[in-house]
Amino acid sequence: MSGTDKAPTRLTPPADAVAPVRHPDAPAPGELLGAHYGHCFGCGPAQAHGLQLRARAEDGVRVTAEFTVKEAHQGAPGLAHGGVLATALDETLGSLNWLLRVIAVTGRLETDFLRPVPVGTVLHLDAEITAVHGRKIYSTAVGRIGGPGGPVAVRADAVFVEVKVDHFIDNGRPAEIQAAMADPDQVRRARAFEVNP
Ligand SMILES: CCCCC/C=C\C/C=C\C/C=C\C/C=C\CCCC(=O)SCCNC(=O)CCNC(=O)[C@H](O)C(C)(C)COP(=O)(O)OP(=O)(O)OC[C@H]1O[C@@H](n2cnc3c(N)ncnc32)[C@H](O)[C@@H]1OP(=O)(O)O
Repeated sequence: MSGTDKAPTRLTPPADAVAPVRHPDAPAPGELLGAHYGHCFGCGPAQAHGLQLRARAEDGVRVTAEFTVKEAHQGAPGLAHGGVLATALDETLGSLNWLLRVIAVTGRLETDFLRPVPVGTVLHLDAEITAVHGRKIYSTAVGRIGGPGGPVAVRADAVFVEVKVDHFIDNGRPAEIQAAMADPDQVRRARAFEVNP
């Protein structure tokens, strides 16, 4: 049975889940993670209307990120679309997995929208991995407005599932896969391939 056929598991880690272990080669605290793929809607610099979110490694298994809400991100007039805010949370949570040097995709993402987020707002995101169980990585994130210490506007809990690079090769379109494999950016190539040759 594939992951898409079975009932989704809960967001609470099982009792025998273990604490996440930061990889010794993880980016140093304060280091920008950079985009994992130039055309990523969440973090890619080549996506003019994307979020172009910038994530930074912190101590432990934690990242922070900033995302500025642009006009292209509206749902209601002058306010960020909820799906765009969920994308910001998803992207930030996804970037955490690089601190484990693991490639993982979102299995489950549960989001709370607590305050409206106007266009022009900088959303300050803070995410951490809470537990690991087999291929499952449990994580949580908040997004604050009005500064890194401001009120929480959005929050999310997630389960990411570790995959091999074949996940992308088997399911992605050949043209984009070939372009990603030829990417001259060493960090992006490492994130895509070196952890899962
Ligand atoms: C060659 C070029 C490559 C280029 C690549 C470039 C970069 C790569 C680097 C990083 C990219 C990754 C992230 C980037 C950062 C952020 C971006 C945001 C992240 C996303 O936006 S990513 C897109 C949305 N995402 C998907 O597109 C997933 C679609 N989906 C599937 O592909 C499958 O569904 C999968 C793989 C999830 C599972 O399938 P599967 O067959 O491998 O696994 P299986 O069923 O065996 O489950 C194993 C254990 O996970 C548990 N489990 C399964 N599904 C679950 C669920 N939904 N919720 C909770 N737990 C779940 C089971 O309960 C079991 O748990 P247990 O072991 O305890 O029984």
